[in-house]
Amino acid sequence: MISLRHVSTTFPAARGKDPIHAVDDVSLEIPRGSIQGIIGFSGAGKSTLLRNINLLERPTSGEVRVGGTELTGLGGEALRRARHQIGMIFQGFNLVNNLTVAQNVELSLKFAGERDRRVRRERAAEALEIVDITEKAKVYPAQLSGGQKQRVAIARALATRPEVLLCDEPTSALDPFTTATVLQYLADVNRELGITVVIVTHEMEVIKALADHVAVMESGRVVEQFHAAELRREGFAPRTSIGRYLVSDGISVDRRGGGVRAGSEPSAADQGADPGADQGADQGPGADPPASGREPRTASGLVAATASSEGGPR
Ligand SMILES: Nc1ncnc2c1ncn2[C@@H]1O[C@H](COP(=O)(O)OP(=O)(O)OP(=O)(O)O)[C@@H](O)[C@H]1O
Repeated sequence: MISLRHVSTTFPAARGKDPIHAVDDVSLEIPRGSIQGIIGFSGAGKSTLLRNINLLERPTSGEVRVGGTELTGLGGEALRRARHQIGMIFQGFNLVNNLTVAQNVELSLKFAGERDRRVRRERAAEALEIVDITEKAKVYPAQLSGGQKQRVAIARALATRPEVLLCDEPTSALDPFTTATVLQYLADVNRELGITVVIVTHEMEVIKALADHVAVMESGRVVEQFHAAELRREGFAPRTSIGRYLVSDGISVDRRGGGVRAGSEPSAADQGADPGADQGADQGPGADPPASGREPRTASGLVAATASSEGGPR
């Protein structure tokens, strides 16, 4: 459905510096209707790769196909039209503050070339209903919580009835409870509308909760790929430190002074380093569940555990 072939994006050199190979010869196939997670350290090229998919950042070389259309072969009006099949949401929500919620959603339809105001209103109302935020249609973004803003952003992205939803750190600005709610909506949108979701995040829990497939990026390259189901298979041993973190039990700090352990956030020195013997997947998916009374760590656990102030997913 989404096919990236030998995609590279190089940013020109600043004075006296080398060019930045933000994305370096990435080939990736993302099946229709799946949820693809892209994870990696800061600066690995995740956002650039995501923006390569809708050509918000046109690759320097390589081919991007979405639903059979080669976007990299298009320009002007043809590219604008093809982009309507791709919605996008961002960490900062990117809502227009002096427009109401409904007007924000209608605006995306206007940009998509929908001239009939009545149709814009109907489609906006439909999109707001999908994320259960119809009652906020007439309020301004400043009157919304972060989670509500992101739900409006999802509605705005869905209004043009896209086949693909690109998510750039969609929950990084949200607390864990609100994160769980937003992830549940993304899961619903994927399952009920069949929308292919590509999500860039540095939040491991988001990947674990939502993704079908995982791609790990380092220095502009996809260095490891696996099915998310592998994360639950005993003995699964990813090669990268991020992969190993995913199968670990999360952050683990030795307060007795024993140093960094497998589940801990890798230090900068770990980035791209070969697996060390002390960083094996020794805390696999069979690790002990949280003791009773502790907060659940997965998004779905959080959904179950909390009656969110956001009103919660359907
Ligand atoms: N418009 C740009 N001009 C120049 N360099 C850029 C531009 N956009 C990104 N870069 C550089 O490209 C590299 C990859 O950036 P990118 O934002 O894709 O990484 P990332 O993995 O998403 O990082 P983060 O998790 O911090 O957002 C970085 O070195 C960044 O500084």
